[in-house]
Amino acid sequence: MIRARGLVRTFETRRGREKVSVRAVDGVDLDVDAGEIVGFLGPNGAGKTTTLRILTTLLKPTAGTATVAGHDLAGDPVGVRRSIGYVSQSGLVSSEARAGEEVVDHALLYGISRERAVRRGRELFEQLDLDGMWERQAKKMSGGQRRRLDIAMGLVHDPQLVFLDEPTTGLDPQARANLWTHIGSLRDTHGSTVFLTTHYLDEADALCDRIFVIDHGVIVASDTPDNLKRSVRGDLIELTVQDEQQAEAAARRLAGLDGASEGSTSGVTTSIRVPQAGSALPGLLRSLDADGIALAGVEVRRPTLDDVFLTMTGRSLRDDEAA
Ligand SMILES: Nc1ncnc2c1ncn2[C@@H]1O[C@H](COP(=O)(O)OP(=O)(O)OP(=O)(O)O)[C@@H](O)[C@H]1O
Repeated sequence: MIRARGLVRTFETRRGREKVSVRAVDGVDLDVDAGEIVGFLGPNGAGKTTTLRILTTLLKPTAGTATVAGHDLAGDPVGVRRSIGYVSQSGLVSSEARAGEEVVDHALLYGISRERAVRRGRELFEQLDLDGMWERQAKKMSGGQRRRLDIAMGLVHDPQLVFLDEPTTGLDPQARANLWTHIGSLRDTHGSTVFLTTHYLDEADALCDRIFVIDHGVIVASDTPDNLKRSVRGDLIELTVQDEQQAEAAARRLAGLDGASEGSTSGVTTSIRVPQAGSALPGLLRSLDADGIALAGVEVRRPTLDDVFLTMTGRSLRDDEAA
């Protein structure tokens, strides 16, 4: 459904008085099959939106080629546009118009008859839990409802492939989870291929069949969420003790565990990665007890996508989320 080779996009900007060239996308290859939900995961400024704008014909690549939904990006941009849906970060919906009208007008742009546009629009409203919203002005809808309306507009012409740029940014956790269900069912009921960008780890994990991790315009990993997590070796054991002296003593015990790596101590907390926390813990707890180390807390963490990102780039995506 998407095949891209060597996509590059540079921007000329100014840093103070100096002219600099930013390589926003720096040699991206992508292969996406029909019916996949694929996530583009990366921190702010990683090049996600720029790649999406290239693939949706909104931006010309500086170099590289791509076929999108069977059409060559450079040779047949109109064919690409007809076959895809695109929901940008800011959304499509103008706030004064009534929701149903917006969706129908959008479909008319694609040369769809009014009758079919209304039928398809009503169907999408039902599927996206927007029943009763047809006559509602977009500005009187909640954030989650508006975002679902954006998605209805992106889908009303029945594209084979839909691009969603950060579909759940700004939504509360419940509205996000609700939208994930809807995006999942698009694929299940329509066989749509979905390509979305996100900087939420849980979103990529819960929703995507496959993830491309992008950093500084370069894809640093691509696989299923499970395989990516499996590529990080082992579980993390984190101990919290009473004081810093005990933390150092506990750290020495942790370092002695079979296959221990990535030990780290900060204040009264010390952690280590081991191949299997379940088999290491009983012996560890006994030896800590024998040393007279009193535990205030024990946590075991299976690898997360954040660990994957950390392993690949040396930085945490969570720092970015908090920013
Ligand atoms: N029109 C532009 N002119 C100059 N630089 C740009 C332009 N568009 C993007 N960039 C730069 O290219 C890089 C990638 O930006 P992009 O918007 O693709 O990142 P992103 O991963 O989508 O980030 P976010 O999660 O914040 O949307 C950034 O350094 C950005 O500042």
